[in-house]
Amino acid sequence: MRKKIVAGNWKMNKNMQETEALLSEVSAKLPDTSATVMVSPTFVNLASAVNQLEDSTIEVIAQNMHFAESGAYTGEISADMLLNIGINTVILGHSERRAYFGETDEILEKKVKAALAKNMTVMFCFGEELADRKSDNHFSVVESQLKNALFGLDASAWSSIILAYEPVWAIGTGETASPEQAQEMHAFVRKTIATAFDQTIADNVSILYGGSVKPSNAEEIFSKPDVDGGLIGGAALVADDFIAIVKAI
Ligand SMILES: O=C[C@H](O)COP(=O)(O)O
Repeated sequence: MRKKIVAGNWKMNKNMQETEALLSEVSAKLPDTSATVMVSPTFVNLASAVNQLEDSTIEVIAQNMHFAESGAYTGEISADMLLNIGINTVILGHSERRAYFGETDEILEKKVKAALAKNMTVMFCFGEELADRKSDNHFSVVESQLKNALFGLDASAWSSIILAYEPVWAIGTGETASPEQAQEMHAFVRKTIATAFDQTIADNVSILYGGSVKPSNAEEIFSKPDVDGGLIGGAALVADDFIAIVKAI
């Protein structure tokens, strides 16, 4: 079911003590909200974050996972390992994983299927690069990212998918897509899903926007009808900024 979500992707930031301190501050300041609030610390701090937030409504999610069940994949983490420590949601397809770790649509399709097979929720990220937008190819790039990784799924899988549109040119750059650009792409994504599957699935999927969301622009972006929340990077590392963004939804 479509819901409002604010998720903080901490990326490769915050050591153990800093993670504990930031989680304490965020949970202490968390306002009453109907939105789902998620945080994603690094792998080494996930288990302690789950324990620390045991009595909180904040959900701890993972930034990545491997598609294999187990085995000789040095440095990797499986779905079962995440589930075992109480993590039920995983971010897949982040542009940094695509750009720096060679994650292709084909690999991502395997990861998505592996997570769904374990009844996990997938937060699937996609988005065009600046050159794609400049050449007016942003819609076709996004369509093919979605098609290649997600359109082979059964219709029933969509209740376990959250989408996050993150134009690469807006990530960590201070350059935000305008609320109109976000709305335009989110509406396009919903239409594309309605065509490939059906209107109910399209209407029910939550589509988050990510890319330089901050307290000063969150409210306007979140006010758009097809924007269901945000995937927040840099601003999620500062408790007051993250809380202000949660309040904006
Ligand atoms: O996962 C989060 C996004 O990459 C956005 O990062 P940012 O808010 O630092 O631009």
